Amino acid sequence: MNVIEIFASIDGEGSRQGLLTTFLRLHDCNIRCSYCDTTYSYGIDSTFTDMTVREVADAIESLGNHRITITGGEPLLQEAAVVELIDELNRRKSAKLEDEPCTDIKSTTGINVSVDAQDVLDSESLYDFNIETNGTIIPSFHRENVWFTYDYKTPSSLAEKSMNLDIFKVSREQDLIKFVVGSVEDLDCMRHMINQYPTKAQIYVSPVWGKIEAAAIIDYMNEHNLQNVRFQLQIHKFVWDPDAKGV
Ligand SMILES: Nc1nc2[nH]cc(C(=O)O)c2c(=O)[nH]1
Ligand code: SF4
Ligand SMILES: [Mg+2]
Repeated sequence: MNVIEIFASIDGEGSRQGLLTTFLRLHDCNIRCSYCDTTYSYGIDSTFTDMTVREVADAIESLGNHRITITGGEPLLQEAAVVELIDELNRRKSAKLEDEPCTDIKSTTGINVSVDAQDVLDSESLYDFNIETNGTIIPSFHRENVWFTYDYKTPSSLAEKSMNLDIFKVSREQDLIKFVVGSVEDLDCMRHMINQYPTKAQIYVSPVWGKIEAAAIIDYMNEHNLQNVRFQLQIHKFVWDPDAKGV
């Protein structure tokens, strides 16, 4: 696998915002968004490490989180290896759970579980994989513990023509479609797409960093009564330097 970075952080966006997550950022992207914040993941200046699936699994395992986000770049450019990795990690976790007696805690504690026991539960539970993909590629696999965050690239990205509109059709309740918007034209595009292409996915909207006031997006949501759109800021951009890597 061509790997840019593997790190533990909190997920800065999406449905598990704020929760500890391990990130695997894969090399290369098939589009070039005008506002890309991870240009180091592709192009001739990009440095990546060629790692085996086992080496990547070792690195992820050693960080201890059970929430994993696979991002890029565009991670589905390495789909076969991604599937191999998920299967490898799932196999390792199942083997561990079978070996360890404390799995009983699950069935006996119920909701009033103590903080310590909750930590055990969290570290022992199955992996939960989010694949952050750019909306140009329809994944050709499914696993029970894998869901997808599809970006819809609006006009100011200059990449909208590459969007695969089937993302609206194939996505499920656990999947997200995320509109990153930098202008009113982008918001109009989002409103048009969600009216035109009904989907089961959860719809999120976030500003392109530094391009549009957050309040302008919320005003727009009010004005157009967008009841099923969730506004979100990428919190990692507030916690760390917006250009920092590995966070
Ligand atoms: N903390 C943190 N959360 C993130 N959520 C999605 C990210 C991404 O780069 O895709 C990301 C990231 O790079 N850092
Ligand atoms: S899809 Fe993501 S990584 Fe690729 S150019 Fe757009 S923002 Fe950058
Ligand atoms: Mg991303």
